[in-house]
Amino acid sequence: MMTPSSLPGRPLRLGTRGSPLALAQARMTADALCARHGWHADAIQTVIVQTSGDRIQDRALAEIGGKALWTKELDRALLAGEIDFAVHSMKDVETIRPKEIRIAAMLPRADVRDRLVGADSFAALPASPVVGSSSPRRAAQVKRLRPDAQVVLFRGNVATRLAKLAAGEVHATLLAAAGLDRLGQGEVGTSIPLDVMLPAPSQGAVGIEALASNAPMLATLAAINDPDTFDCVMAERAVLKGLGGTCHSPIAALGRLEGGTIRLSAEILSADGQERVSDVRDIARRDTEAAEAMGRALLDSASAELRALFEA
Ligand SMILES: NCc1[nH]cc(CCC(=O)O)c1CC(=O)O
Repeated sequence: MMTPSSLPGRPLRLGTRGSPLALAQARMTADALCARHGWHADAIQTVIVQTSGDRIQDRALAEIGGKALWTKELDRALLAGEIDFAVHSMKDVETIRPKEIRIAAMLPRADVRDRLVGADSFAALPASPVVGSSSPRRAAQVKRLRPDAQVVLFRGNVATRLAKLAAGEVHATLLAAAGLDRLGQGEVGTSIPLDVMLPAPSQGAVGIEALASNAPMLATLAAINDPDTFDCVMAERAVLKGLGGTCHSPIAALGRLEGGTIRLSAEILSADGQERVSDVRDIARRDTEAAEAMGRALLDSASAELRALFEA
């Protein structure tokens, strides 16, 4: 086994959730590190950590609130020195992180779109369609596109949701294209154009965190960072921070590199989708101040009713 002399002379412990998607992302991360550093596969050991989000299956996550449901236990394991780094779907990582923890790297982003599963388009759904989703963003966007739709709570991992759809519990559901692709389910559903449905901030991005105090680990991880993904995702997260939102708020944001700058699109919606405030701004890479200001400006243009959704 070959690791830099500044790293421990034992396998590095990669912390991950145990869902099939989390494990696929952990594998991608381990493969990227081994390829980049010329390590044998046994240089990295996978440590599965169950999170509150994995345990609680019967309630809308929005109802439980923004309590770092997908990261808290992995954060604890990092802080306790039980793992050397953690792999997350960036979408599930809160904007405000413990000061001891750093986002060290992001893998190249996958397809950022949402996929509609069960129909080829929103127009193709029957009258008064029942759509399964537990995401406030997707629920509001669906109702904006199809005011006759009823959105019902839909949780569980990708396989569970697809099984519920197949059993006829709903007419359609929405899933991140990235998750489906990484699970080898690239043929499932139809990707929704970005001008029809803007994705969640950080959708499709895998991030790797380590302790701020562990410089050798941070450098080892930074070697596989994709800077384009990193800068766009950090800009989207800054919008979210500016809004005071969490992954439980009806917020969509996407940064795309246009030449040297980030074209940042963002929107917030009322729960019924009737009110929508959106903006597009070109901001410089790493100018998180400008991205946060964009989030604040969205709130300033919203009705008092919509603003209240972000003041919880
Ligand atoms: N909390 C659910 C979650 N977190 C990350 C993904 C998919 C992968 C991604 O968006 O990067 C999903 C499932 C989904 O939205 O379909």
